[in-house]
Amino acid sequence: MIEMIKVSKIYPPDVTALSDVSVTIGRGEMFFVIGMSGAGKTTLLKLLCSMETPTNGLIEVAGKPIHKMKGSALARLRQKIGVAYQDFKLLDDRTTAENIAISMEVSYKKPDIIRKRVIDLLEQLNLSDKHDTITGELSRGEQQRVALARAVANSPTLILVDEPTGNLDAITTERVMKLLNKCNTSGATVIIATHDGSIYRNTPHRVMELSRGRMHAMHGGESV
Ligand SMILES: Nc1ncnc2c1ncn2[C@@H]1O[C@H](COP(=O)(O)OP(=O)(O)OP(=O)(O)O)[C@@H](O)[C@H]1O
Repeated sequence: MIEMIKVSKIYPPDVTALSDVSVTIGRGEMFFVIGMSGAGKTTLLKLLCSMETPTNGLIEVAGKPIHKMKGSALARLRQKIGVAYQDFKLLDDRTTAENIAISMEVSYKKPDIIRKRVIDLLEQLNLSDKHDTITGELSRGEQQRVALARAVANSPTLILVDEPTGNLDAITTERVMKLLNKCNTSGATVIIATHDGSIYRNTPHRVMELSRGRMHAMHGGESV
């Protein structure tokens, strides 16, 4: 699903966020990216959805060189990618349900299917009572879950999540991970950038550790 070859990212004028990172992530894999603050985790996710372009190196997503794509071809590829950003990027003046519905509306899903999917996701994330709440009025932990629901709503083949549990208690963290695991067992490739040891310790999945923009280690889960 993903091939990164010797990828570097330097933000102008001279901040090296990623340096020579090479990794292959298989279709249907769940994959963790860990590392200290500033290690380059968010940058890596942004490169994978073409929010940023690499300074050097090659990036393929679903067999396509996403870093070279533009226009409608890029838009089509991005429809297959669901992203939950660290800063959420919600439409603060719209309701929870409206925010979650967006990706499905863009791909012309039927209103009835959208309504049911929104209700189902809100139930899974313990947000049913926030269906009609303006997202600007939600707590950060609630906004974080709305951002996640929006990312997975349209059943994308690639899901990128940045710090999905940063503002959550242990029980809510479990709910979030249950949803992401469900997406993964349904076939989605899921990449999670996180500081939260509770979600990757003892995982059977691969864990890539970044340190100052470089790949520091690749763990097999059990050894973390
Ligand atoms: N738009 C930008 N312009 C300049 N420097 C940036 C920009 N975005 C990130 N950086 C720098 O790149 C480096 C990597 O940042 P990045 O956000 O990828 O790290 P991170 O591992 O996600 O950190 P955190 O865990 O704190 O979110 C940092 O030194 C950061 O200051």
